[in-house]
Amino acid sequence: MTTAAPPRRPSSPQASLGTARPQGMDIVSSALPTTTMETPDVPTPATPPPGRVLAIDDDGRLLQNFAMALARDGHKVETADTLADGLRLAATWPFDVCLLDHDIGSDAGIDALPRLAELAPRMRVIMVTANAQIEQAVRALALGAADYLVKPCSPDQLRIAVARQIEARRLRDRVDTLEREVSRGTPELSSRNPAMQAAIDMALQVAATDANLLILGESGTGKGVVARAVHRASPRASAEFATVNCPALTAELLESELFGHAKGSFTGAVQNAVGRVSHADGGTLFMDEVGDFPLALQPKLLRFIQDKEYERVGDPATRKADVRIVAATNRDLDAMVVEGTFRLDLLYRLNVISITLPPLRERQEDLEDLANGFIRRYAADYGRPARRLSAAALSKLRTYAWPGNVRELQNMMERAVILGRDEEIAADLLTLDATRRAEAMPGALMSLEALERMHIERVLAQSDSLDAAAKTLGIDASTLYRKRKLYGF
Ligand SMILES: Nc1ncnc2c1ncn2[C@@H]1O[C@H](COP(=O)(O)OP(=O)(O)OP(=O)(O)O)[C@@H](O)[C@H]1O
Repeated sequence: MTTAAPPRRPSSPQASLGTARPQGMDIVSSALPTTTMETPDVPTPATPPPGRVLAIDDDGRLLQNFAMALARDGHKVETADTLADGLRLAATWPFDVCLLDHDIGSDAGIDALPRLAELAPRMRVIMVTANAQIEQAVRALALGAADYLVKPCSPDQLRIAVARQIEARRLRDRVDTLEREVSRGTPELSSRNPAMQAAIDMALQVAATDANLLILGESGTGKGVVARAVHRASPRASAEFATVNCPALTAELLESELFGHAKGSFTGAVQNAVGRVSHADGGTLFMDEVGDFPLALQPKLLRFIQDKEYERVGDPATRKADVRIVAATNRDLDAMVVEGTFRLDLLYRLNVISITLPPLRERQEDLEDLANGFIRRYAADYGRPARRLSAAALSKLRTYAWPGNVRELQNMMERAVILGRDEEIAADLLTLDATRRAEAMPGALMSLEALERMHIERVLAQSDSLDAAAKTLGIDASTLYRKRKLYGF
């Protein structure tokens, strides 16, 4: 809990913020502990990270003073002089901290704590009061307030209290992100394939910078996984990773999804909405399938990338957001530029650095690790006995061209784990689309083993007997028998 020091006659708003301390205040305030109760181990950062602050108070002058003091640390402050306005703002903007007055006109700020927690569960509320009572402080903390500030307080006290809560919020977000990643089993990003490993290395090297990154590759090769890894490895990791799925939306909805909209700006816009760029402020915006980004909207995206400025749909106010863009596509953007469906200047901005992820059929070295990783994950999820692929199952996977890449392998392993009854996944649990055999793919690269398997299968299919097949293959029947067992047919 942070309490204001007894005032030494405030001479200006900078010396002390808020109304004069009521009589008897010193006794109450000295009875209050002077450390933050809820987050005693949150340090006050030397340079407070800038955040978004909502101040709700019916005293307009005090709100101005709060905004001025907090602007010095780069915070973005929105103010509301009624509780209703404050609740509306809390519902539309992602605030880090709320300074909530105890008495806002005829409304009691403390009674709004549950509603604020509902509207903005991650926002940290500092109760501000001119009338500190220990019981009130305890009640506010019990209702979810993170701290308690007594007015008048000095600008420094306010700034420290806010900085501590922003730091606490960042730490909470970071813990949540890590927990989500652990529970989802975030993929280990490494590869036995030199081209894939080179792409990963370059992506992680770029992560430390703010350079925009373009990830190219077929669908399902892991572009989203790499984009997340770049965010996690970047100095922006504690802020949000927001995704915009470009093909999923019409141009109008995409603009609103990206930049937000004002209430009433189009049919269905029943309230203000913040866009992904605002959510990703300080973090990373992942633009999936950017090749499908509508031409008409491209100038707005270009301006945002260049100037970091944007407007919400139906609201002329210019806003800023500090966002690092990672874009991905499986389309040929150069060809689209020639066709006139993608702007060259936008392409230049997006692919400051670009990497290409090879398709799974060209990184057969990773099949076994990836498949066994999925088997372990799904076996744990579903409580099944499967632990690994059998040798025959692995050989079978190697004959396949994987048009759906890692996503297809993942789905196939999920099914096999659910159906499997043993620790090893048998080859017959894997149903491959015969037309998608690697041999059917012109120019497909594959291992010698996969080639051998396919060749033996083909010869067997065209022979009347095992002996005849062995003869055609130039091996004896017992060798053919062993190979059939190995390959699972
Ligand atoms: N290296 C990896 N380890 C584990 N899982 C992976 C890996 N790469 C991709 N995956 C999984 O494969 C699936 C597809 O990955 P992702 O969505 O990143 O591919 P994409 O290239 O972005 O696909 P699309 O272009 O269709 O959006 C996801 O479920 C992802 O978790």
